[in-house]
Amino acid sequence: MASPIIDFLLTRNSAPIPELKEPAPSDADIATMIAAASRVPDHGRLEPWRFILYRGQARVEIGRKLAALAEQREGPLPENRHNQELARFSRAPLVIGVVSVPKDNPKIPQWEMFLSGGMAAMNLMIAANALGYGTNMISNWYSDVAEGRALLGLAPQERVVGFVHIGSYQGPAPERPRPDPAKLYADYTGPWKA
Ligand SMILES: Cc1cc2nc3c(=O)[nH]c(=O)nc-3n(C[C@H](O)[C@H](O)[C@H](O)COP(=O)(O)O)c2cc1C
Repeated sequence: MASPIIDFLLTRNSAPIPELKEPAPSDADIATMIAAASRVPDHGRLEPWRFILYRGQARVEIGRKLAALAEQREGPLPENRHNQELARFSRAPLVIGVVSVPKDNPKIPQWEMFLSGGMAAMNLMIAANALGYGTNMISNWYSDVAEGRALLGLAPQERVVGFVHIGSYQGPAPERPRPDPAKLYADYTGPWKA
């Protein structure tokens, strides 16, 4: 049966971040994307995620802070690396941080909450794509550094799922090698034997 959703899923890919241009998604489009992102499997309905919008001048200020943090950690940076840090959040017109917010729960492990965040990020990207935007999610060094997460607005117990870069994009995006799906599944043959 012909299905535009299957057609989309079998061809979707990420756009190169430098090619994500203005116009950024409108507030109404952002609201739609977040609604889709929050409609994901979530064991115990804990809502273990939130979303931070980085847009406008805030992206430039973050670049300055990331460059300063990188220098504090690594010493003086070569000019190209300094410029790279300055531009981290300014390449796309909108970056949405998908943040995993672990909740105390006696039954539900935190790794399930983190997985739910990954699903939220994927739904966010699919919704943005369906609205006509290109997307690309990255984490980068500052996601794994407490000071980096703090300057990006995360609380100490929160973790980065990904920074979804979003913008207008004149595709098609370059294809990259994909796994052969036929090699990825098999019928169950009993317990694992080493
Ligand atoms: C959790 C996560 C973090 C990622 N972080 C980075 C990153 O820091 N830098 C990078 O170049 N790509 C990163 N990637 C890969 C990009 O998203 C990549 O462009 C993407 O996987 C392309 O795949 P697609 O075309 O199937 O969307 C990350 C991917 C995932 C799932």
